[in-house]
Amino acid sequence: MILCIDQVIPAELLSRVQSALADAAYRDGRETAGWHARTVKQNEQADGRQPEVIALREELASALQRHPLFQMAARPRHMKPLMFSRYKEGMSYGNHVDDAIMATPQGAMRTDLSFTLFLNDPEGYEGGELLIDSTAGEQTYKLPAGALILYPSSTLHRVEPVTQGERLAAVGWAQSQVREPQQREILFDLDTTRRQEFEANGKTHTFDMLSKSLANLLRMWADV
Ligand SMILES: O=C(O)CCC(=O)C(=O)O
Ligand SMILES: [Fe+2]
Repeated sequence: MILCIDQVIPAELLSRVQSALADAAYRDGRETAGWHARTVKQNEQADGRQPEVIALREELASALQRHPLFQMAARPRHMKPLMFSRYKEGMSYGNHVDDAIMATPQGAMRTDLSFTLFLNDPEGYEGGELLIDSTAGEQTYKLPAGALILYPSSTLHRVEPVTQGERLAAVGWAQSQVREPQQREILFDLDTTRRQEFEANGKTHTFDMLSKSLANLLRMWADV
């Protein structure tokens, strides 16, 4: 399942991130890529040792964790600290698959889900689409500032060359409480449906039964 979420963070936080990133120091993105991805990765990343960068990525991660749709779709158990990336004219990130296991300050985690939070508007650059190779074929995404795309880390994907302007994004990874994508999708659908039932009719017996099934499937499938 690939999910796009608009306005995933408050506008005020988005503009603070934008101004901090305008003043931040950047390093060569190849430093954080695996050996094969390094051969096709051409971007810059905000130096993760800067206190403002550390504070903002933590603030962003908690805003994401609080977002109901992100929570329902990802069910994150662990998250890798976010990275802020910048693609200037001529930069791109060729086809690659993300590393299956990544290091975090709390130890190693499995990457089930990858996400990109777009930090500047598509009008600010030409090219720079995120292209994901899925069973439905190749799909391209170029979302408004503040929108996020969540996709399976198992996919081959790339960032097309930026031919004009500058692309800014935060990228991250999550290990889910539910490892299997199909199971995550069933839980997402059930949760969506019970919320729709609640909105339409309140806490009915149907809502209670959907909640019971959701909770019991989660008991069966979750690692916590
Ligand atoms: O910037 C993006 O949209 C994705 C970047 C990416 O694939 C990565 O950092 O592994
Ligand atoms: Fe990637």
